[in-house]
Amino acid sequence: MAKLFRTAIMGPPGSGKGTISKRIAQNVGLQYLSSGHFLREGIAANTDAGVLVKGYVERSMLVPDHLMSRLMLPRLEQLTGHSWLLDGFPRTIAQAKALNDICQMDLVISLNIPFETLRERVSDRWIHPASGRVYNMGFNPPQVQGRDDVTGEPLIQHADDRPEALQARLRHYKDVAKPVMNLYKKSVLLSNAEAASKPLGSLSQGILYQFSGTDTDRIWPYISSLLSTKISTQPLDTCQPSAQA
Ligand SMILES: Nc1nc2c(ncn2[C@@H]2O[C@H](COP(=O)(O)OP(=O)(O)OP(=O)(O)O)[C@@H](O)[C@H]2O)c(=O)[nH]1
Ligand SMILES: Nc1ncnc2c1ncn2[C@@H]1O[C@H](COP(=O)(O)OP(=O)(O)O)[C@@H](O)[C@H]1O
Repeated sequence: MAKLFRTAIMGPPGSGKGTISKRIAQNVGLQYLSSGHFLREGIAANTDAGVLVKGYVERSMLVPDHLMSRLMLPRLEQLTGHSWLLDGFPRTIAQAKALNDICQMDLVISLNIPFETLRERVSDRWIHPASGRVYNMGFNPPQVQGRDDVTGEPLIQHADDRPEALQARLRHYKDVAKPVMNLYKKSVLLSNAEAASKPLGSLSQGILYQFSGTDTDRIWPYISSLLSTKISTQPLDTCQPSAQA
């Protein structure tokens, strides 16, 4: 069986997760799963899950952890036999633990982008709501101003992308993401006995790689080279529950 690779990308709103994920999926041939896109698809198709999450997504509130895990984990289990990349999940420590219970992650990428850059990017961000396609008037403009490249439908801007809303989202991201990053961070090696005696939340897995900068095009070559190294040395061939679960 081909070697499988399980990875996730984290970062504040506007940090370029979607943009970089698209490049990873194109270059490495992973299955890309964006939690926001997955939820919006369910809402558009009026599925049972879509009905449950609609109120949260429309108000830009986090979907409760138990519900989020109930939706995402079966989706990931359907992808047994595929390498994948998650964007937007796990977002909280409870979600990371739930994911750990079904699968050992191989790599987590975290984007660390200055606030001023985030502010500039999201104030220039335009979205095609039906597909989630994202444009930026400077970085990747649509072919026709204000129109989606594929459907020609109008693009919109999210109220959430206003500077005041962005600041609040960023604060919230930092609070929620910190424990998740600590879980995945490189850390001192623990002996098996020490690891066994610690609660899961205090264990670090040593798979977090952080990238800082203001330009996706400058960060991308480092991510691409990390992925080539990791994928060629990746020993797993099945999705196993984490040893710490
Ligand atoms: N100017 C500029 N814009 C960029 C760069 N990288 C990405 N963008 C744009 O910045 C915006 C944010 O990028 P996304 O990929 O949507 O970021 P995200 O992290 O997925 O954002 P959320 O969905 O809010 O979590 C989009 O409009 C991108 O086109 C860059 O290097 N320079
Ligand atoms: N892992 C998650 N946990 C809880 N809610 C989530 C998660 N992922 C996505 N959502 C919900 O979907 C919405 C859209 O997510 P996303 O496309 O990642 O954009 P945003 O950057 O605005 O959070 C979020 O505002 C939230 O309501």
